Amino acid sequence: MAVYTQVSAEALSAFLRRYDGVGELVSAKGIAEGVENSNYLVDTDTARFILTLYERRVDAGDLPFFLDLLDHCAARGLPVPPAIRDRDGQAIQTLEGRPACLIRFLTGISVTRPTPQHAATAGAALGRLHGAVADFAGSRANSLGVADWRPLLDRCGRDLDGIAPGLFARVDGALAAVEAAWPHDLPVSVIHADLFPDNVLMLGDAVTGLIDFYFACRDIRAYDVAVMHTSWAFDPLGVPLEGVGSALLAGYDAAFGLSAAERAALPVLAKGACIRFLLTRAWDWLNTPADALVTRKDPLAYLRRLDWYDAHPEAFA
Ligand SMILES: Nc1ncnc2c1ncn2[C@@H]1O[C@H](COP(=O)(O)OP(=O)(O)O)[C@@H](O)[C@H]1O
Ligand SMILES: N[C@@H](CCOP(=O)(O)O)C(=O)O
Repeated sequence: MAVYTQVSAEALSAFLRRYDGVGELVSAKGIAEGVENSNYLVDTDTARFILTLYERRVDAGDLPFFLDLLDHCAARGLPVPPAIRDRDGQAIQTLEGRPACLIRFLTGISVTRPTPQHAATAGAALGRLHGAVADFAGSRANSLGVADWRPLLDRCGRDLDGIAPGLFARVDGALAAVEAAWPHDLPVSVIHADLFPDNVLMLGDAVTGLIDFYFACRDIRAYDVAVMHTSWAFDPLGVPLEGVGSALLAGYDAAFGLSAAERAALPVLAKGACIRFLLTRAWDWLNTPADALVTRKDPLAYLRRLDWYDAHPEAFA
């Protein structure tokens, strides 16, 4: 359960009164999913909303970039939920001492075990997202890009071996190989950078929501495809799902296009993505406060994926 900041009913009622037409508070429940921010499902007597309070990894200075990106994508017809503006035109508020936004609620559920059909439509949705951001002027450097993984590995240090014996040396070696092979000449664009199944809402095989843009940044475009592959093509434990990875790539390729150079780079980009998520999960595993209402994610599920990509260099052929 990701609720780091408790919101009182009184503070929330007063907060909602800043907006025209959102109605009176009826209920607010902390949302179980997610690990980064505090999220509440808010019902009023007129509608349903998501209330997000931004926590540790979100720099408040980046919020205008994220919210402009949501508006840009929504304006181009993507199922992306914009933040709601108060009667003074402000989307970014302060609640219980945290930066906060009221976000449009989208219907749909996140699949936990994607089928090839789910993956094809989700891959196509990423392709449409990449098409829509082509004329988005905003920019934000990736604060969790390839140059940031070694400092993060060093900060985790030998505590990694408490998660699994030999884990520090394994990541150290894999990271050295990824750094040496990292491509520097592929197309760059704004990317989502975290389009896991839990950030895609679906009804049947249709995508009804793309959410959680709070790692979005400018980086290698095909890295977004690699991040999706690492998160969609395996079950939550890290066991590969038959036909899902290839369907994801086919959906993306049909909607946007994947060049031969991008496809050739996917093995190293996917191993990089494995290291990125292994390290942030490991950091959280070692440092999440005991009283935080959050279900930590398993770093070793990303070690299994890294092992799989090492053993299957043909995966993207
Ligand atoms: N706009 C939205 N519409 C519907 N549900 C949402 C929306 N935004 C977030 N959620 C729900 O809240 C959960 C956590 O949101 P998310 O943005 O992934 O959290 P975090 O920022 O912690 O990663 C999602 O898995 C989803 O269930
Ligand atoms: N997707 C990341 C963590 C951030 O994800 P979210 O669940 O808060 O959207 C991971 O799985 O490690």
